[in-house]
Amino acid sequence: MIAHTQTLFGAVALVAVIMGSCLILVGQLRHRDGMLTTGLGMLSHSLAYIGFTLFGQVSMWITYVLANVLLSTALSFYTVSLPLIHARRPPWRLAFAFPLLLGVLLSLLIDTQEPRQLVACVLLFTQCLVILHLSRLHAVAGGRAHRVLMIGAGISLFGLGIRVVVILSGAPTEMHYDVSNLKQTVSVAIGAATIIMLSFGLVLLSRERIESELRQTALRDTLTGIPNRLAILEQLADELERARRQRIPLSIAMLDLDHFKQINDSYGHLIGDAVLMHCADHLQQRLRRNDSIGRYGGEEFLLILPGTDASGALELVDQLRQSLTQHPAQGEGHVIALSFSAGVHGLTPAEHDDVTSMLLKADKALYAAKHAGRNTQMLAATS
Ligand SMILES: Nc1nc2c(ncn2[C@@H]2O[C@H](COP(=O)(O)OP(=O)(O)OP(=O)(O)O)[C@@H](O)[C@H]2O)c(=O)[nH]1
Repeated sequence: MIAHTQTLFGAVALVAVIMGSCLILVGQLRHRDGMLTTGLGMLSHSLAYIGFTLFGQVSMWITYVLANVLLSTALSFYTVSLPLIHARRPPWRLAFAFPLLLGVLLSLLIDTQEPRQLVACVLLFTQCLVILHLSRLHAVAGGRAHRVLMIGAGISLFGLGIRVVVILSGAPTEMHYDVSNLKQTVSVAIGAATIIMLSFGLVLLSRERIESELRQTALRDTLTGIPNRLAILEQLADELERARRQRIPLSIAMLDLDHFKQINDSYGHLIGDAVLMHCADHLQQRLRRNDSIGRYGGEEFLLILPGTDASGALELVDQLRQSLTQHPAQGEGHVIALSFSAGVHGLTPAEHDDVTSMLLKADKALYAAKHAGRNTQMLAATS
């Protein structure tokens, strides 16, 4: 189907202006999510297309040099949006060197045909390669944002690549934007697909980042920074499944600080909080890489020790307990002695073992440790 070229350019420009303005409005509220720069990219893209629609009516400098510089500026904005979405420092200078260089070269080559077209295509092609590279760096491989960005940059690379080949082959290359034919329709369609895919990909990337941040927040204990109850239980379910599959031992330990209420009562809740942070930090630093710790409740921590049997877990918890007693917490000039009681449960999981039964056993053993006078660890009964 052959469409009227200037109407097509106008329609794409209008859609890009509307979408770009919406993104700029959204982006103003959260400057660091890359939406402001994505919106500015879309506005530059639409201004470039308005420049193309004026072909034949105003000077070549506006319809060719300025329009292509605006196109390149749009790609620069998309380029900086990628790291911005991840709150990383964008390559501002590199990104905006392209439109600057393009402006200078096209102004010098304005009276030529193939050289100026070749310069425009090669520089825009390189910018798309940079976008492709940054998309691979910043978007999760296989994710929706990654796929859409790859397609967007790929379509553009394909269109520009064909133009470079045509120019180098010596075939007639002049694009008359005031003429409607299949070549023009395909060319505008490629441009429209690039705008839509790149901007949509950047919006998706921003959404993926927010979702991942929310998930991280939902799974972290705000006070200590270690995994919270939900996260550590999810992890226990995964480790249980893995141990069952691989027929390897798995141990857990439930740790409860002794007489923590007294610490709060004597020194206040703020120091109590600092003590909890100290414990979480101290224990986490002494665990092996495969082991995990999470805050199970107020002053209770849950350890997951994959590949460790019950006796190994008991020994490890004993070492941790001794280490914590040797490293008291400090707060407002006070040295606060600490100890914990622990219930340890280890098994090589069978079909009927589940998270709840494991927690119940560890909890019973913890109760026994408290009953035995605290500052000790007890192994859960095996039955
Ligand atoms: N500062 C602070 N205190 C907390 C937090 N979560 C729970 N607590 C306090 O931890 C104390 C736990 O007290 P208890 O359950 O009586 O236990 P305990 O004093 O440690 O005594 P035993 O466990 O029997 O040795 C309560 O006073 C809670 O208010 C927290 O996030 N910060």
